[in-house]
Amino acid sequence: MSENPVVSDKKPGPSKDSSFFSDLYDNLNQNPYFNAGAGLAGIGIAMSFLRRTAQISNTYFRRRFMINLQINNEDAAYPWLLDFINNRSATQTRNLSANTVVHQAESGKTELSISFLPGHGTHFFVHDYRWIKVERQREKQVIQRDGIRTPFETVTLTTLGSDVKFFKRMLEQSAKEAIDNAETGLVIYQAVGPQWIRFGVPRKKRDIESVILDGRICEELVEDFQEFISSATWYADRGVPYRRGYLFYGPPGTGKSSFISALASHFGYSVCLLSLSERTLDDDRLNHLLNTAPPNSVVILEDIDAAFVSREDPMSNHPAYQGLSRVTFSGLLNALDGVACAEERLTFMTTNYVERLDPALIRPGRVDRKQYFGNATDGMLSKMFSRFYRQPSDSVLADEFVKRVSEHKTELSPAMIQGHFLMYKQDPRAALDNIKNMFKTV
Ligand SMILES: Nc1ncnc2c1ncn2[C@@H]1O[C@H](COP(=O)(O)OP(=O)(O)OP(=O)(O)O)[C@@H](O)[C@H]1O
Repeated sequence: MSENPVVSDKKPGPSKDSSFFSDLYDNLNQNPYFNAGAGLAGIGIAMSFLRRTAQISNTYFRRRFMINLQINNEDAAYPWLLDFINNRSATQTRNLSANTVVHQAESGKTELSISFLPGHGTHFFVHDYRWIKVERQREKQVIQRDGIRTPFETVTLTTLGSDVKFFKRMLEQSAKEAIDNAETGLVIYQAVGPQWIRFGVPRKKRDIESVILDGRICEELVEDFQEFISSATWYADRGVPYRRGYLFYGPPGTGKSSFISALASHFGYSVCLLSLSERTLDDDRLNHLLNTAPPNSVVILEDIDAAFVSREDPMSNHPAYQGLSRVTFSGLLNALDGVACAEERLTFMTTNYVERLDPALIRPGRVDRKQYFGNATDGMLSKMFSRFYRQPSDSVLADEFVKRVSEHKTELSPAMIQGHFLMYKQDPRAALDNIKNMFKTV
């Protein structure tokens, strides 16, 4: 006999416990106060969930689609960056902070310069087609800077994007702008004993374009210099001594010295002045000085003819040239040849009398480039006039000036022309009308 399973249609009845919970649930469900509380709690939980989700998505979004840069005022780039931001946003923002700098010259003259920087708080500016948010914050902490206690500050920049190099490029650009704007001036060295010592305060840099030369001479010399200073590896690879010698020759007052200084400052080089006629200079000291010139500097040997003249030239026996210097001719040649060091060496020699120089002194290797600086040509006269009186280059007055000077058929040096203009600084017409005065001094 098969045993059929007993099927019961009786549902398993709730136990004692479950009936307790079900009653409780029913009671609570019918209780309006509880229902309202549960609703509120539900809303609270949902809100907190949403807030958390928003925070996570915000953090994710910021990490994935935004880049940040934080910099504080202990960093050297901090003022450059503020200036950079300032140049782009300070005109649009109304929240500015003033930065006043007091300059006191050695003479005691005091000058104030006030610049405005983005103030503390939030600013926006556009750089490279992107909006950048700037948050400048001041902390309670204080730092010591140049002996002055300054509040600790941070600047945070934020922008959309994922290219982290964006801020790197921006910082590099701000550094470049800061360096370009810095009035560094031309540093001059003079030889004291066996050393090069800085001479006075840096001089104001002279714009290379202010030295007016004929044709393309200026451009060619700039290209030549540039080519040399960027060829260190080329010289090293071929074992060629990394040095270049220039000889600038021509009548007095044609801009030889001015051009060397302008060229040096154009490339951020300093200038080392050395006179071969100096009585305390001997072969050893000369050799030492030429080989220990400060980095990024050019050495200028002015009026080289006054120290040495061609052995074949009758002038060499002229009393004016005797006993001037203790440097011997062969000592100078050896010093110019120098040791074949990896350091670059740039030497400029100037003379008014190239024909008096010994060929050994100006052979390639000692002088690699000779350049003639001549008296003013018509083109130079016109450029000088236009530049001095700030006239357009096709000015009628400049043309007239050239015409009238040419009528005299006498060469004038740019120094003489500059001297004439200085007498009529504010009055180009008077400079024209008094042209004959210039020729009285020739
Ligand atoms: N080509 C020029 N363009 C503008 N200014 C010039 C030029 N040549 C000379 N000068 C002016 O004349 C003055 C003397 O110039 P600089 O000393 O450079 O001439 P130099 O050729 O070196 O003279 P020297 O051969 O006598 O040493 C400077 O004040 C300079 O400004």
